[in-house]
This record gives sequence, structure tokens and C-alpha cells, in this order.
Amino acid sequence: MRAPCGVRKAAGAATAPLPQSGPRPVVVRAGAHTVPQRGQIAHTKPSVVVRSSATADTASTSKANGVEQATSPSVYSFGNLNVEEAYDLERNDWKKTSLSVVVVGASGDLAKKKIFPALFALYYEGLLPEEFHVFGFARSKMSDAEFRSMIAGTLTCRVHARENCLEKTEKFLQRCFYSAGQYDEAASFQTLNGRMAEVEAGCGKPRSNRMFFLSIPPNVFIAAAGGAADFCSTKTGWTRVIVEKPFGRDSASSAALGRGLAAHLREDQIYRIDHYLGKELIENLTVLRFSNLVFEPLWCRQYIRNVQITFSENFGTEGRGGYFDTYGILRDVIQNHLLQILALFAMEPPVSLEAEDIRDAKVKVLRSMAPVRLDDTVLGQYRSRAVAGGKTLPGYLDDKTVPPGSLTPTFAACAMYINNPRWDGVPFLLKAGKALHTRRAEIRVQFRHVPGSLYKHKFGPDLDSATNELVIRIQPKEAIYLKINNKVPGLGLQLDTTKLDLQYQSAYKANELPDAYERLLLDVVNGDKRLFIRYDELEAAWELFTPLLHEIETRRVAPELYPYGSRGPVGAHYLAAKHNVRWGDLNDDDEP
Ligand SMILES: NC(=O)C1=CN([C@@H]2O[C@H](COP(=O)(O)OP(=O)(O)OC[C@H]3O[C@@H](n4cnc5c(N)ncnc54)[C@H](OP(=O)(O)O)[C@@H]3O)[C@@H](O)[C@H]2O)C=CC1
Ligand SMILES: O=C1O[C@H](COP(=O)(O)O)[C@@H](O)[C@H](O)[C@H]1O
Repeated sequence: MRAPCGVRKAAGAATAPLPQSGPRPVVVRAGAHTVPQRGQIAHTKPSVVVRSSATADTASTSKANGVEQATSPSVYSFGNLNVEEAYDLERNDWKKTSLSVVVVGASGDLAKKKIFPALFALYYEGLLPEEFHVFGFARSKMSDAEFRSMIAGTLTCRVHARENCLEKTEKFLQRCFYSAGQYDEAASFQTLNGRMAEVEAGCGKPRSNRMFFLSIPPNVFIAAAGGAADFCSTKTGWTRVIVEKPFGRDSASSAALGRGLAAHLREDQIYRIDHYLGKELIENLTVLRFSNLVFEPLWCRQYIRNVQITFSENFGTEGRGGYFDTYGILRDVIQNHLLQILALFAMEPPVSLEAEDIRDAKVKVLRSMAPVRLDDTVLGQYRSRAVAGGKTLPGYLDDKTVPPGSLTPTFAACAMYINNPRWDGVPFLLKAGKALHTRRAEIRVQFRHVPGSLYKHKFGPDLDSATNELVIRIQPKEAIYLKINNKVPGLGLQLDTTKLDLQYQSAYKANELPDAYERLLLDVVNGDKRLFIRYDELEAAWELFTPLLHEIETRRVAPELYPYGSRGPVGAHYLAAKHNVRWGDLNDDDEP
């Protein structure tokens, strides 16, 4: 649940820059917690221990897949700063520090659709520091004025927060600057650095923190990360880099990307974003489970029969076919968004809510799973469908950006198992598809039948229709409901299935919940990595899908065609039946 009045979650570790010369003392952060209030960011009172650099250097890195990794982002060096200055850095002391956010790929779709609106929303809510600036960087030529007018077209004020909207929009735009350049050119980043230094100098703050969002296609990730890190790292604060998926196409390419990034950045500077982790109901998952006695005791194989994590969109790849075709739905949605939800859902109680403890618990889940088998997978691709008025909804292959004859799946469903004592034998079914009948993402937990039920005779032969089901609807119309059996009021003894129903819109009077990117960008500002993917999580996630992806591609497995706007291929039902499951989302009663 979102805390009231803009109160945000605890700030995590801030990381200091790493001037690379000479012996360095090291700040060890000992679990400092603060809840920043509206207009006040990460005001943290840290516990700091100074250690010798020799100990720290060995403590702070390990090898993963040949990539040097920071194992504990809470251990970092602080170069020439004295301890008092390190305190300031740690607590993001915005009285002395400015913040520059650089959107690399600023002319692109994601930047316009998500990043600028999220930055504006944070600014509007007073959650960004007073001295805050946005820098756009891309190859397209634009003046500051043109950049501002491009951004202006992307901004809206929330329905419930329109006060001084125009004035705030104008003030926000005044903080936006643009620098054109090539992603693989040192001089371009030097020019950007000069521009930033100039603006930051005008802030009158002795220190500056810099945050880069790499919103660019994967072929230029490493070059741009290198340019940002090597030529634009701040000398007086932290430098953090947000990387968007796709994090490679399989284990090998992901490891290569990891090595490429590690050549320029420490692991604690890298924020791998999976925006599903920033969604309100996913944030709530741990709260629901670990703060309510009624759920956690049931969260295991004794009571849960199966778990279904589903994603559907009621539109096709329109316009993104070029990108999509090289990835397909398994890489685009299932290997990351749905698998992350699974890990968070199924993890053992973490030692604490600290980022590393949660990520340790998640990675254990992933490493307890066997790779997905082709036999337990169904692939689909949408085809065109004629609709009323003589119109036709285009099939995937009708998209001009898709290569003719492509076998790329736009739908996939797979069954996975977690081989640990809690989940042994419980099928986790993941399903995702484009151009289906509805837009929806949810987690559906189907419980076992009541043993020796006294009311069994009341339900007829279909006992499944009477099992309890917990539904966490991630979007749209966020909701949590539990299907229960209940006596129909009256003198007879008739039972029906009804819902204990928490609908966010009515319960919280929230017209609009914050977008996932708002939450995640603020977390980066606060150095909170709970909702970002750690390198070993990524590695474990790829290990589960790489063999399947390679088999599909080498064997050229043909997807089952399904009509645009349908419920997907019939094969998905056979897959579910094979695992003794019935898809819950196909029941129209539960339409949002
Ligand atoms: N759009 C979305 O909804 C989502 C996107 N992502 C990921 O975010 C990143 C950005 O996505 P998106 O904004 O859609 O991407 P775009 O295709 O819009 O590319 C972003 C910018 O990168 C530059 N660019 C495009 N193609 C190339 C190329 N071949 N070589 C060098 N530069 C290029 C362009 O800027 P210029 O020509 O001005 O340099 C473009 O404006 C990608 O990694 C994507 O996979 C992840 C989730 C959702
Ligand atoms: O990452 C991606 O997510 C979007 C769906 O995100 P949502 O927040 O709108 O549900 C999906 O359309 C896209 O293909 C994928 O790359």
C-alpha cells in the first residue's frame, strides 16, 4: 500500500564516487533507515565505520560468471572525502548537493511515454531536490527550446493534483537541457559533461549527484554506459546508471553485457530496471503476505494447489514489431516481469526488508527451479481477424516491421516448479500474450479443496468451482479479492461463491496510482535497490529460459495461431490440464 501524504519507503544506501587512486578508507553502512517526507529526500542518519581499504577491497567484490561484482553495495569507498562529508553523501544532503538526471535516448518512445512524465510527477509532488535538472542526450539535433517543447507534449497533471499545474510545468521545463551527440563518441559525452558542469555550477551547491537513464536500444548500451561513466561521472557525489531491459537475449549475451557494464561501472552503481517491480500491487505483495497472519501460514504446498501469473494486452506489436521480433514474448515479458513476480511471491521470508536480503531470498527461489521444458510450454502468434464494419484487425505478420514468415511467439504459457520444501509439486503457470481479448495482469492463487468438506454435496460434481481463489490484480483497476463459499441469506441452505473484495479505487479513493517509473526513479535517487535486479538474479533467470529459447530457435518450433482479440491458443488449456490446473482468468465473472 502506498503510504499517505507522499511518505515514501526507507532510503537505502547512497554510494559515493570512487576516485581510483591511493589507499582509501571505506564507509560501511549499517542498516540506516529513514522515511523521507514529502519534499524531503532520504534524510538518513547513517552508522558509519571506517575500515582500511585493503579489507574493503577484498570484501566488496567477487567473481560471478567472470564479471567482477560488488557483493555488498553497502560497502563503498569515499575517496578524498572526510567522514563528515561521507555522512552528507550517505544521507543525500540536498542542502549541499544538486541532482542531475540524464536521459540517454531522450528522443525515444520510453523517454516520452514514461521517463519525463515520471520525473515531472516526482517534481510536482515535491519529491525531488530543490536543485534538480534534467539533461536529454540523443543523436537527434534539438535546441533546449525544442527539447522543452517535446517534453511539454508528454506532461499531464494528475486529476487530483492540478493546482498550479501550468506554473509547475513551466518551472519544470526551465530545468530541462539538451545535448546532442553520438552514443559511442567520447567528445559527445565530454560536451554533455561540460553542459552539466555549467548548469550544476549555477546551483551554488558544492556537490552534485548524477543519475543516467539508458533509454536506448541494446546495441548501444555498453558504448553509452562507458561514455556516461568515463566522461560524465561526477567528482563530488554519486553516479548511478539505470539500465532498461532487455538485459541480453540469453545467458551468454547477458553475461557479455554484464562484463561490458562492469568494465565501466561498479555493480552498486548499476540499477537494472524491471518496471513490473515498481507496480503498486507488486510492492504490496510482501506487505500482504508478511504483515497478515491469515496469509503466510497458507503460503505453501499444503494449501496452495497452483499459482497462475498472467499478463495480457489487447493490442498487438503495432509500431514495435522490429524490436519485438528479435525478442518474442518469452524474453519480453515472461523471463523478466512474470518471473520476477514469481520470485517475490514464492520467496522465503527475507531476513529483513533491506534490498540485499530480499534479493537473496528471490535468487534462492530462482536457483531452486529447473529450466523450463519445451514440453511444458505453449507458443502462439496472433493472426488477423475480420471484425464488424468490414474491418480487419492485423495479424503479427501484417506488421511491416516484422520479417515475413517470422515464427516469433507473441503468446507463451509455461509450467514451472520450485523444488524446495515449501513448493514441491505446486505448478506455477506463467502466461503472457499480445493481441488478446483484454488488458490485464494478475496473480491467481488457487487453493486446495477442503478435506472432508461437510458441504461437498452442495457443490455438485465440479469441486473446482468451489475452491478458494486469491486474486491480486496488478492492472488495470488494481484489486485484491478472495473467492469464498458463502450461505445465500434466507431460510434454506443454499451456497454460492462470492468475493471478499478490496478494490483500490473505492477503498483508497485513488483516482490514479503513481506510475511504476515514478517509484523506481525515486528509489534510484534514494539508493534503494530493493526493486532492481541484482546480477546473480539475472543470471539465474536466464539459466531457466536459455535452454528453452535455444531449442525453440534451433528446432524452428512453429507457434499456434490465434485470432487477434481472442483468448489465445487452445494449446494453453491442454498445458493447464496436463498440470491439473484450470486457468482462472478465463472466467468472465472476474472481468475488471
Ligand atoms: N518503449 C517501451 O515501452 C519500452 C522500452 N524498453 C526498453 O527501453 C529502451 C528504449 O526504448 P524505446 O524508447 O522504445 O526505444 P527507441 O527505439 O524509441 O529508441 C530510443 C532512442 O534511441 C535512438 N536509437 C534508436 N535506434 C537506434 C539505433 N539503432 N542505434 C542508435 N540509436 C538508436 C533514437 O534516438 P536518436 O536517433 O535521437 O539517437 C531513439 O529515439 C530499449 O532498450 C527498450 O527495449 C523497455 C520497456 C518498455
Ligand atoms: O516491458 C514491457 O512492458 C510492456 C507492458 O508494460 P505495462 O506497464 O504497460 O503493462 C509491454 O507492452 C512491452 O512489450 C514490454 O517490453
